[in-house]
Amino acid sequence: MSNHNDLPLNNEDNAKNMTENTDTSSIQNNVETNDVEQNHAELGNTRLNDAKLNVDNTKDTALENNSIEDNALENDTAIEEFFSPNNNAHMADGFKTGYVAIVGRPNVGKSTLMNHLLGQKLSITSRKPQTTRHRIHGILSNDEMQAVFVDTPGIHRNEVRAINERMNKAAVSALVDVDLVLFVVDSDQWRDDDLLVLQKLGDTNLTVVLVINKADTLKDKGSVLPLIETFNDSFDFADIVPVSALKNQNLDRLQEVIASHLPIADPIYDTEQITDRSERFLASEIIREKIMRSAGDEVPYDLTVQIDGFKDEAAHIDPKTGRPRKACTFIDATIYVERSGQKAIVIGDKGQRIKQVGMDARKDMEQLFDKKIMLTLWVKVKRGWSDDERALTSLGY
Ligand SMILES: Nc1nc2c(ncn2[C@@H]2O[C@H](COP(=O)(O)OP(=O)(O)OP(=O)(O)O)[C@@H](O)[C@H]2O)c(=O)[nH]1
Repeated sequence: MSNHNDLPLNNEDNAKNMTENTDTSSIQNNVETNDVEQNHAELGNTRLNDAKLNVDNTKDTALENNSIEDNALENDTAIEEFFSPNNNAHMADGFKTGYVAIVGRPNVGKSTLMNHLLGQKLSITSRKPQTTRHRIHGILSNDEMQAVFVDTPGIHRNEVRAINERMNKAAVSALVDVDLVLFVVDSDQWRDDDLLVLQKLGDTNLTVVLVINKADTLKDKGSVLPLIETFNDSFDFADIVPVSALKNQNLDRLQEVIASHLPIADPIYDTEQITDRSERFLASEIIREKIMRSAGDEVPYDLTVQIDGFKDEAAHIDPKTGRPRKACTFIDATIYVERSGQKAIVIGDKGQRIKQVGMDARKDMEQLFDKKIMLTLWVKVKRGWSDDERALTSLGY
């Protein structure tokens, strides 16, 4: 990841030197926190699937050999029952399951809506438009339904640069094979870009629910009624639900509406699972969010975070000191910016910003992943990456 000049920083003096001298800088956030039992739903689920795969293989062999057939099948059932998630046991008859795409122009509150529906922070949010670059599956399960959310980047007109084109493609491709679309608009600001999204939806046969978000910003609540009428005239929406994602207003109603439009089916994912994205991906999004929040308009959105290292270390006795060390995940990440001026902004005065970003990101990661994290951040200048198709591919776009 780095050359000799790119030593990670763990104190302010080093941070100062780094801003002055090199193209690469980093800071380590290694403040000890309370140890917690490692509990990773996603990894747990992968193991579960592997186990099920093995069970199925056993079944094939057993069927070929009649003499052990009954025993093997009995075993299969026992093993299957052992691994099947308990929390699915109370599933209601007529359980609904489906994919739900959340679409809308940038900044209308799509990520906030998904996060608040899930009650967990998965998708990054900031006041700066176009902070979402990837599709994120968030999974909402309750006794009646499992909705698998696809959070799309905002669709917008100016496909100026390669990255924008890709984001638009991702937004449209998110609509393939979904059962329901939540079309999110800002109750206060109706723009041409909203129409563009609506046009794209019009080309499909999808069931679309209009979500009028930021209802809390309306001074006169009654003003939402003419808005609903206008929307009703322009498109055949299956339902229209005004909400405030941020203030959790009317989200229960929205959940009911979502369930009413999903097909009857067993859950796709374990009902305890909240995302199918990897911890690596979530870690990079958390870091990016912290920078966007802290640096605001000072950094452009052509800033990306690459996870270079993600290593779990079990609790052990340190061979050097003989002292016990808690289980920990070591994460190395590089923040790519386009110009050295931007690098200085990300690092901040005396390394203060990057230090704070690292501390805030680590806190969020420890909460989301439920384990101790040691985070090392680097900042690198990579000129023209957001225009370069090859660089985009190498960074995972
Ligand atoms: N007042 C108010 N603000 C909201 C509400 N929902 C979202 N916001 C704010 O709107 C801004 C944009 O929210 P995001 O969730 O990032 O919007 P997005 O549509 O995902 O944006 P992109 O990632 O750019 O497509 C943030 O500052 C949110 O806090 C709401 O219900 N009320």
